[in-house]
Amino acid sequence: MEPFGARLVRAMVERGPLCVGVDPHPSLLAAWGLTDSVDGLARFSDGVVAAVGDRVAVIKPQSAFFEKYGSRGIAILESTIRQCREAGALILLDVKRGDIGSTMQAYASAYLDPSSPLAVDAVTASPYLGVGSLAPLFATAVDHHAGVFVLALTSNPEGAGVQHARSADGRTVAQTVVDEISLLNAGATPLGSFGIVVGATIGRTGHELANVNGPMLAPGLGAQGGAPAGLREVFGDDLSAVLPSYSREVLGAGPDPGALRAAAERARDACAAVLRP
Ligand SMILES: O=c1ccn([C@@H]2O[C@H](COP(=O)(O)O)[C@@H](O)[C@H]2O)c(=O)[nH]1
Repeated sequence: MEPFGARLVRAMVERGPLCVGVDPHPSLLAAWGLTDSVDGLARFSDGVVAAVGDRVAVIKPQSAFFEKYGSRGIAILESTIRQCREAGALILLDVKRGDIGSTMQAYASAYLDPSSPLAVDAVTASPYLGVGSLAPLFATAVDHHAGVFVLALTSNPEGAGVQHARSADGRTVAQTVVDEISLLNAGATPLGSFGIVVGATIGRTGHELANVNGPMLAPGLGAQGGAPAGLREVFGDDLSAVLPSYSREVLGAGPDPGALRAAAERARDACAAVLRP
């Protein structure tokens, strides 16, 4: 199997630069005429994957909305993962895990080892126990051709207070994260498998993202106020590795599959017009 970075580049060329999140908020379940229950969760997730799974590059289930229902919710997540795989979409599980190294190995086995029922193509991870503590996750990703997206400059307004703080050498905390991920991707072609998360909402922050040589997930589009037109301000001129991500804005078009597909296509085309002019 090809490394995750190469598979992602191909998926974005073939299907366009778009990640659709599966975030079954109670308000969305209600808008779709579903109950806030395991049954509602299953119908919602099935509906999203059936509508867009065969046409978007990446689907990003938000683990929290599945965990909320306990073991039955996790069983739905496993089923959603299987359906995404059958539809040909890459699966990025948004779990934002981060712990000491010995525990990280267990998370790595849970999400990136193909023998696990929760195995996906890539996960999100939090670097706040130190990027080095994620080493078992990185090693397992290499072993299984998977990817990891590490939080760097998040889309929420509270993030900057921590991420823009200066470390001893004068770099911001976020820049040290970005630089460590860049080292992991050095020399990889066509793109490394270690990504960063940079919110589409943050505007120009002065961070240097040009050397990442890995995918850059851009959440915060739509419901959080970010727009494709703002991506250049956030990421600079080289936008080739940016993966825009929408959840509520696209999901709100459901449950009609045609409307859901049309919303995803509108989002993809709006992003493509900026990323691949
Ligand atoms: O910086 C970050 C990192 C992750 N997220 C996640 O992305 C989606 C955004 O959902 P929308 O409905 O498109 O706002 C959600 O799962 C977040 O947990 C993020 O928003 N920002």
